Order: sequence, then C-alpha cells, then structure tokens
Amino acid sequence: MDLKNKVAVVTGGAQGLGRAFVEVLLKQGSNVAFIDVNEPLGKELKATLAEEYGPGRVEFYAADVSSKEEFIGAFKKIVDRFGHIDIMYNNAAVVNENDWEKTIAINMTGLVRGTYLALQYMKDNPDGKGAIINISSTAGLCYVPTAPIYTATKYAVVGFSRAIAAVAMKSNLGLRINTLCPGVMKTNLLSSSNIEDHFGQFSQLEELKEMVLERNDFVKPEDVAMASLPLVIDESKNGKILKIDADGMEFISLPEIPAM
Ligand SMILES: NC(=O)C1=CN([C@@H]2O[C@H](COP(=O)(O)OP(=O)(O)OC[C@H]3O[C@@H](n4cnc5c(N)ncnc54)[C@H](O)[C@@H]3O)[C@@H](O)[C@H]2O)C=CC1
Ligand SMILES: CCCCC/C=C\C=C\C(=O)C/C=C\C/C=C\CCCC(=O)O
Repeated sequence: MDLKNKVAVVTGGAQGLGRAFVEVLLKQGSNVAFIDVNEPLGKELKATLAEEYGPGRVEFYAADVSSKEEFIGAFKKIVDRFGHIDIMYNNAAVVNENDWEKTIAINMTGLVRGTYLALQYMKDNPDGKGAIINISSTAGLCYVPTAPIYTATKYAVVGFSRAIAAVAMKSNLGLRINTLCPGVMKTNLLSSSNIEDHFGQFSQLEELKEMVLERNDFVKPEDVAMASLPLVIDESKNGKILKIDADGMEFISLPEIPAM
C-alpha cells in the first residue's frame, strides 16, 4: 500500500509513540486524524502540525476510546471529513494497576472497538484495502512484573490481533491486521504517572522501575514509528508480530493450530 494521500487514524496520538506515528505518516504523505482524551494537548499538536504540513492534512478529535459513544462519534466525524479510512493505529493505552478495570476498558475494549470500527468502514473501500496496526508491547510477549493487568491487556492485543487477522484472510476481506511490540520508551507512560496509580498494590516494588530506567536500553518512539511502516506498506504482511526494542527488530513466531 502506497502511503501517499491515504487516510490514517491514530488513537492516543497527542504525545509519545502515538505522536510519532502521526508525524511519520504525515511525512510519508498520508492525511492523519488523531484521537486523544487529552484535549488541550491534542489541540496544541494539531495547530503545530497544521502549520508544518498544511491545514487540510491533519485533524484532532477529542474522545475517550473506552467510551463507546465517544469513539463511534469520532469515527463518524473522521469519515464525514475524509470520506474513508485506509490505515488504523490502535495505540492509546495506560498503565493503571489501581483502577485495573479502566486499564482493561482502554487497553483491551478500546482496541477491540477501534479494530471493529476500522474494519466496518474499510470493507467499503473502493480499492478493497486497509491496514490495522495494533500496539502491544514486549510486555505482551514477556511481562512487567509490577503490572499484571497491563501485561494481560498486552497479551490480549497479540491474541486478538492474530485471530482477527486469520478471520480477515479467510473471509477474503483484503484487510490486514498486524501487531507491533515495542520495548521500553521514555514517554509519559513510563516516567510521569503517579506511582500508586501506576503500580497499585505493587507500588512497594517501585525500585523495579528504577532498575529499568537505569538499564538505559530504551528504544525511541520515532524509530518504532518508522519500523511500523512495512506492516502497512507490504501487502503480504497479515497476522504478523513485529518486536522492536534496543536489540533491534524481529518478527516473532508463536505456535499455530496445525489444522488451520
Ligand atoms: N512507553 C513504553 O515504554 C511502551 C509503550 N508501549 C505502548 O505504546 C503505546 C503508546 O504509549 P506511550 O506513547 O508510551 O504512552 P503515553 O502515555 O506517552 O501516550 C499515550 C496517549 O494516549 C492517550 N490516552 C490515554 N488514555 C486514553 C483514552 N482512554 N482515550 C484516548 N486517548 C487516551 C493519552 O492522553 C496520551 O496522549 C501504548 O499502547 C503502550 O502500551 C509499548 C511498549 C513500551
Ligand atoms: C518493572 C516496571 C517497569 C515500568 C513499567 C511501566 C510501563 C511499561 C510499559 C511497557 O510496555 C514496557 C515494555 C516492556 C517491559 C518493561 C519492563 C520489563 C522489565 C523486565 C525485563 O527486564 O525484561
């Protein structure tokens, strides 16, 4: 898929990795609609990017992906504005072990809804194409010892994305779903969250976070965003899991059901 003049949607696009996706897609010639619950930051970024890339190429929509009404409403506005959707990055997530139901609602339910909404609109695309990138983490292949719920949601992203990719292929939908598993990045998610909210009943293990920070084996959001592009462009890629961390990039193989 050529990225020029395509329409891309990014959730959690106001900062961190989401912002890097927004910027890399704009640089490649796509038009981008980003959704975020942080309205002031979203508006500020939209103004900055509209100045750099042109006012018609980027839009911001304030919405909480854990709210069915808000997420559907944002999608409708995006399709009204751009006509259709070619690319979807389901990126918004939080680490909150205290309010763990909210973590599941954002990281899992929000990602499932984002995937289903994108499929619903993409299946009517005249070129019959569409690419969805679901953001998991190396925590969705290993684990974050202090964050079992966050870890569970990131495993869920891997399993859901593999299964839905198989369904899309078997239904000859022409739509592709791949998973990206980044390693640790120095973003708001890692650095600035309230420690008790972040780790809930495991907050006494704060030193583990310090150990991760001291290891200094971070990957940059811009590099992760660049690395994600082949999953969109290369039409042979469906149901893949791409890990990118400080050691480099690797497609991960997980067991398959033999008869499938
Ligand atoms: N930072 C890290 O070390 C890693 C992050 N990831 C994943 O990368 C993705 C992005 O994370 P970061 O950029 O690090 O986080 P971040 O905290 O810097 O940015 C996340 C963005 O999502 C938005 N957001 C949060 N809840 C939302 C909701 N309910 N509705 C709409 N927007 C919402 C936030 O306002 C924020 O702008 C997440 O899926 C995360 O799990 C994966 C591996 C490592
Ligand atoms: C141990 C606490 C680290 C802080 C975790 C907070 C957010 C992490 C978000 C991620 O998606 C992290 C990605 C990868 C795993 C992080 C740490 C693993 C630590 C164990 C190890 O060394 O492998």
